[in-house]
Amino acid sequence: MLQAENVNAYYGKLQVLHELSLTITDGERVGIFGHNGAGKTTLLKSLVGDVSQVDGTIHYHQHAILAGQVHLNVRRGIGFVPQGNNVFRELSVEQNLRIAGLMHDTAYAESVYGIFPILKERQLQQAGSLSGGQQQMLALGMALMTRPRILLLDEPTTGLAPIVVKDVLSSVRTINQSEGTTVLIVEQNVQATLQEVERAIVLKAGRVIFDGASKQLLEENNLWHLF
Ligand SMILES: Nc1ncnc2c1ncn2[C@@H]1O[C@H](COP(=O)(O)OP(=O)(O)OP(=O)(O)O)[C@@H](O)[C@H]1O
Repeated sequence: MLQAENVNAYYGKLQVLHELSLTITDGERVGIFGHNGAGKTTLLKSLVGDVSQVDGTIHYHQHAILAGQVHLNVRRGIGFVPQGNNVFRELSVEQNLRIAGLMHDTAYAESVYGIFPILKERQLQQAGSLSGGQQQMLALGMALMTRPRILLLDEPTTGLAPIVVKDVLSSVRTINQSEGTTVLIVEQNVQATLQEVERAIVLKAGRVIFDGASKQLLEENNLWHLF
């Protein structure tokens, strides 16, 4: 279980998160939505200890998540895939997975190939020559190599064509269902993501304005107007 209580986050004098509290139960698939600048990335980064000015408390199971301890928090089972290009372009698919899994069992690459068969097909291809969607799947696969119990994904479909967006988002559900990995995903593709997650959290100016079943958000038109 991941629990944040009364979290405030700042960049210098700018306060981005305000008294934010949430609890994520093991095994959940949760989407985090909100306008640009609402604090979604800051929330994910805070949860992995990557924002230096945070107060309030964040716990992952019995561990306090402290700023500046990203590596330790990753070893504790919190995987984080930041927004953007996260693969070693000059290396092959296989080499990328092996590097990501160095601290762990590299044999796990076979399980990753089970989730992303396209990566198995492209095993020896340079990562830089994969399509955008395939590179994103490789980035997810690399995060999986650390055997996370919870995966924090920051806009994994940015820049992808709609058909590929669907593939990447459905792989998130596969990861959750086949590995039991808890998933917290920040996405701008709200409608497509709501189909894949069970629970939605909407942020506005660093505060939670909705936290409930994704189905409810799809059904209640009023909530759309909230963001
Ligand atoms: N490293 C930083 N230094 C200073 N200000 C920052 C930093 N990172 C983010 N901010 C500011 O914090 C606010 C929230 O940014 P954040 O990236 O968390 O929002 P977001 O909801 O993820 O936005 P987007 O959807 O555009 O990615 C913005 O006003 C942004 O300019």
